[in-house]
Amino acid sequence: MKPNVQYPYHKNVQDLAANSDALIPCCTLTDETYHVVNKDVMTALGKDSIIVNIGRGALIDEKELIISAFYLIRLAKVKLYGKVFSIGSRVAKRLEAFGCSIPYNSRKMKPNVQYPYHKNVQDLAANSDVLIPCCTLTNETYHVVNEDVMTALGKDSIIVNVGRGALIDEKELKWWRFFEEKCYLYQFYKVPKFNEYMQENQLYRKVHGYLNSLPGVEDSDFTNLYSGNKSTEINLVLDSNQVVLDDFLGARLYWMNEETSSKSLILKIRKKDKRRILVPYLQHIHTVFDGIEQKRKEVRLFVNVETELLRNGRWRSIPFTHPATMDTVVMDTDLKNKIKSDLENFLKSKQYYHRLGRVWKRSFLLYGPSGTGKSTFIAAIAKFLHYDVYEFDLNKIAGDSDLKFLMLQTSNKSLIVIEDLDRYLNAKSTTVSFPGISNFMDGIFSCCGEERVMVFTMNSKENIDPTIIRPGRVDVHIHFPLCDFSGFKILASSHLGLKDHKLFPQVEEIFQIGASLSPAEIGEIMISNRTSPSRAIKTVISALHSNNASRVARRLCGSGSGRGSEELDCKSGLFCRENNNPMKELKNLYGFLRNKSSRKTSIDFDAAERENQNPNPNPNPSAHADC
Ligand SMILES: Nc1ncnc2c1ncn2[C@@H]1O[C@H](COP(=O)(O)OP(=O)(O)OP(=O)(O)O)[C@@H](O)[C@H]1O
Repeated sequence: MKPNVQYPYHKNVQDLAANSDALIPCCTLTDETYHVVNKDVMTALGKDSIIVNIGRGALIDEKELIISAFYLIRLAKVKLYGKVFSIGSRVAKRLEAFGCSIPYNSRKMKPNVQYPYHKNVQDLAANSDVLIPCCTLTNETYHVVNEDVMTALGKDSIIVNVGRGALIDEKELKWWRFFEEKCYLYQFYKVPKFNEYMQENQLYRKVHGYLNSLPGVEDSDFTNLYSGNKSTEINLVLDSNQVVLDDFLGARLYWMNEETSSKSLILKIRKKDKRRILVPYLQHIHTVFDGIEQKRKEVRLFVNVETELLRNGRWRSIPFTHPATMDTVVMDTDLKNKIKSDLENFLKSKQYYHRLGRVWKRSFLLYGPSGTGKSTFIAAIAKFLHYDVYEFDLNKIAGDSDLKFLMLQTSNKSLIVIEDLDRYLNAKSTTVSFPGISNFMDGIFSCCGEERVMVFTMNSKENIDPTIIRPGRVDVHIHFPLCDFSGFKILASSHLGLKDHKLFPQVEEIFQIGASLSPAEIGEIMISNRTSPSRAIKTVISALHSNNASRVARRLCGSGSGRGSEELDCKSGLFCRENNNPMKELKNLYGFLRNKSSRKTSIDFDAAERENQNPNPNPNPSAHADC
């Protein structure tokens, strides 16, 4: 180590190479330095690096260089031997191989040189990124690279002086600054694990989590594997002194895991990039880490309790372990994908909502008969977003202000759920008023947190005041229908492992004459008969027949007895709307008349506005997904 040299010292060439982009061997050739740039050094130097050898050729193990050609190490070899006048053309010849354009300056323009000629060095410098003085030292060339030339060359340029030192005006203060800037290319930042009081540095935790998620860790030759919080989770963790590369906004960043007496992460960043990217890069690390944490954290289900338990807070929570996911919910695939991308867009839209002056929230209405999967879908959304679920039990809420109070106690990034809202709104006496609920949905209190998804469920939206589901209060309407033949096939595939069966045409026929059951009912039959798929399908067929028979019988008698969900369906008009002709129903019963199923999936993004006949459509129209 040289005591009066300020530059960072590396005890061996390999270590030096690992911390450099360009390696310039400037040593004499001895037994010790023969092939000093060997395979290990080239590997440490890595891809896209440069070796500028201004010493003897044998400093480099050229055989290895050929073997390492796949590393794309670029070699610009400048040999200081032979007649001095040949140096410039030798350098040019090699640079040409790299596709560089090579302007030059000389006392006179050389007639057999093709490169662009500049009549003075300043002009040449102004048109170059790299200046390579290759001239002999004379009175004329003494300090030829002076302050004016450096200024013309500009900030982010490089000088590779293969001539005598005095070609450059080293006394110039500006030059020294410039020299330092150019030769000491990198800035280093240390992120220690502990601060001076031995408290954990939160930035270290975040950077560590971020780095371990980078594909570079996975791709590297060596890394550690640790089990995670969940039994199946495996985490990749950086090894000591492992270097990981990252790219951000066009800049290359190097991270090293330094495990000396105290652990630290070292960031190496080009000086020229540091001002442009350091702050946004650290913000990017925060955002990515928060996303990782959000996915890792346990999702919890919160339920509100009676007012008397106020001292302990009004929300009680348990881990939310519902097994439903977007994959297990039986739903039209296009509609499901549409909802997934709607949710994904929502997550990315913070700036967009803020720019519009809107609260960053999205509201969904799930409506349809009982047992069609509304609650299951809520669980799937929570899993998909990794959001906690706050289920508001309106019957345990004392009044409008109590509802606001509970809302204030919910956290960001959560799913706010009210189930069976229609039933509550249609009840004779309620503690929370209609305006109280409307304000909850889009009033000033709904903006007390951010990144919220609100979900309301109803069996039917027929008998409720349309203002409660107007755009803004509800952005997306999703209809959950009773099962049709395509839904049946999905259930048969997931519950019985059947893609096709000889009884399928019979099932399709009975669906076509209007019989239907909820996915819950069909799923239950399949689960109980899962050991015999044929028996399961036969049981579904007879259940559909009896459903159809009782449906027609009820219509013929005008009575309302039957299954609970059918009563709700009738009440909401889902079937009553179709026809009231008893003869026709009889024909349906015996399969004489085969209607096409009316429960086909449809997605209508404008229907919310049409339905609500909003004279001033919202500037960000709500989605309406009816299936
Ligand atoms: N579309 C579906 N996809 C997957 N499973 C379903 C679906 N519909 C119903 N199920 C199954 O049926 C059962 C009842 O479903 P769920 O409680 O989600 O229905 P719901 O529409 O919320 O009913 P309710 O209106 O009575 O609350 C669940 O166990 C669920 O697994």
